[in-house]
Amino acid sequence: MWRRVVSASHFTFAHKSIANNKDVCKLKFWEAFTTEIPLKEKGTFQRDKTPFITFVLGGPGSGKGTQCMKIVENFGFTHLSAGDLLRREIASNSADGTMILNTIKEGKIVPSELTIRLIQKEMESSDNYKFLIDGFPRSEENRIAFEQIMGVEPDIVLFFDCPEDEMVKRVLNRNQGRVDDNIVTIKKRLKVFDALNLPVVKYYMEKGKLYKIKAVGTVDEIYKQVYPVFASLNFEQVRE
Ligand SMILES: Nc1ncnc2c1ncn2[C@@H]1O[C@H](COP(=O)(O)OP(=O)(O)O)[C@@H](O)[C@H]1O
Ligand SMILES: Nc1ccn([C@H]2C[C@H](O)[C@@H](COP(=O)(O)OP(=O)(O)O)O2)c(=O)n1
Ligand SMILES: [Mg+2]
Repeated sequence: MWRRVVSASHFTFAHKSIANNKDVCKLKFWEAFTTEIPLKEKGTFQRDKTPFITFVLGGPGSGKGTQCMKIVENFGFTHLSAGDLLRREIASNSADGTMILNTIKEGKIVPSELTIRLIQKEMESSDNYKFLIDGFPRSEENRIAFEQIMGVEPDIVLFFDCPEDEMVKRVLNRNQGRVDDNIVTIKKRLKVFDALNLPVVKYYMEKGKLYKIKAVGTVDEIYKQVYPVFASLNFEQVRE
């Protein structure tokens, strides 16, 4: 079921910045998706459909990105990894690049507004309506800011539950040249995960939106738990 959140803040259309353009267009995120657009403009876009949002949570190395790739293949989602979007900002030498890099090296969390702006931009420019938002929200502050800025909640939340020693082993073997895949940063990230991310997991569990996946075993063994979650959803029916 699509849930709408009462929110004081407004989504600004046409990639305008949230802070400076509150009055430009008082559409909430879901309204932008559901607003009627003339058929000619719509083309093959599916923006007349309300977005279906899945948050993908789990500690570093729990296998979020790996499983998201399989969900994309089978169920046609658009995969938005918050970490990838932030790394793209660093690589593009954006004004915030140095701050993001230092935050990631320290195993800390980038200010919510920045990460949400990157996610929002990708969602706005996508033709798809099914989104996997991977590695977000990583804190209650992330979660609350997303709800306020976007005016929406996720439809479902996946949580990859993995023992710490397995996560450390996977991260140290990841070999993607990431600045945070080292033993010093991973220890810090695990502490941040326990302190800030687990409360988000608890929040969605209490709301009845959480699908907890036992993230040990082979990729295919884990996917056997993930597949039925999506196979059981009729995307047309879950929407109002
Ligand atoms: N079930 C698994 N068993 C062993 N290694 C895995 C498994 N799933 C993923 N990996 C590997 O572990 C590393 C971390 O996986 P990744 O999907 O990047 O996790 P996350 O996005 O949660 O940090 C990658 O090198 C990936 O290939
Ligand atoms: N919501 C988010 C997501 C990621 N980040 C930063 C901090 C995280 O340690 C890094 C890397 O995130 P990413 O999701 O790519 O990491 P893992 O795939 O879990 O290993 O990015 C953030 O600040 N806020
Ligand atoms: Mg990842």
